[in-house]
Amino acid sequence: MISFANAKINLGLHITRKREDGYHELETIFYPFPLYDILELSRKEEGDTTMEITGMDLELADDNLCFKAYRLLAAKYSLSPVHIHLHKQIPFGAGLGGGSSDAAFVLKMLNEEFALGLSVEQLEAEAATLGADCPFFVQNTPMYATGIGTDLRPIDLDLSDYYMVLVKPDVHVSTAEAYRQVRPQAAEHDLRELVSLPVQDWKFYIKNNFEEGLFEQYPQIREVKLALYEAGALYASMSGSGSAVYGIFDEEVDLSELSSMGEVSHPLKL
Ligand SMILES: C[C@](O)(CO)[C@H](O)COP(=O)(O)OP(=O)(O)OC[C@H]1O[C@@H](n2ccc(N)nc2=O)[C@H](O)[C@@H]1O
Ligand SMILES: Nc1ncnc2c1ncn2[C@@H]1O[C@H](COP(=O)(O)OP(=O)(O)OP(=O)(O)O)[C@@H](O)[C@H]1O
Repeated sequence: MISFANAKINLGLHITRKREDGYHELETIFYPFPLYDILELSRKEEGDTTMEITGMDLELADDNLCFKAYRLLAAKYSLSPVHIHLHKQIPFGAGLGGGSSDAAFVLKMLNEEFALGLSVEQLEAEAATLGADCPFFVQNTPMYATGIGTDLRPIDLDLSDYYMVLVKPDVHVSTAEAYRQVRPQAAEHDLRELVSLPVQDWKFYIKNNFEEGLFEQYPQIREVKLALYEAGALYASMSGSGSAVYGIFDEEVDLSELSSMGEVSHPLKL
């Protein structure tokens, strides 16, 4: 069985409160993004569950989220061992949720392969135990997220008329580190109202609260955002806890001249 596990971007990210357990409450909109990891899952007759990684240079470790997803369901259901081949193409440490997507897709593949009959709600609940970004990838449609990012409500938002360019500076930001430096603040407006404004107005209102602190620490991320605006972006923002920055354009632009600032994607239609 083969699946294509896509990335996500965050349209706005308000960190509103730090909880007693250290996690943060937030408000964001998750939007599926067309960069893909390829996952192949095959049953094994015997032995242990195994994994191999090709593509990007991600070290194979026991705590890979694909293994964690398998172990989570294997502890509750009778699963035979499997082999998982992950072809890694989504940059990690980028705020694109690649690891979370892999985990959610492995849950969905196991559900299908072993006919477990888990509902969307059950899959989302299992996914939430693997990471705050994971449940979004179960339904994988635009979602307004609150709580720690796991309370999801579908949102009617269609950006398919636009082109998106992604730039990933050569900076790896750990999510935990990004949360340690952020200052929670009450949100002034509901993000659902803000995204209903014309995209060219978003830059005045839609913020990612991680940017302030991380731009201080890594000025090259701010440079990328400014360069995207100079190149004509209607809106540009860091995704999640960074370091990837996306720009939304109303035409197909060639931004290869930005390649000295990081890895630049082709213009992608959402
Ligand atoms: C930044 C975002 O990508 C925005 O969508 C997510 O909030 C991060 O989600 P994630 O990578 O799935 O995060 P997890 O794997 O659950 O947690 C990693 C670390 O981030 C911090 N964390 C994460 C989510 C959250 N709402 N509050 C937090 O404080 C915690 O220190 C945690 O130890
Ligand atoms: N399948 C996987 N793919 C990528 N990273 C993984 C995976 N499994 C475990 N990891 C670990 O998780 C870390 C973060 O990966 P991930 O791609 O989820 O982060 P990210 O791009 O910062 O996304 P976000 O913070 O938005 O969830 C990696 O540095 C790696 O150590």
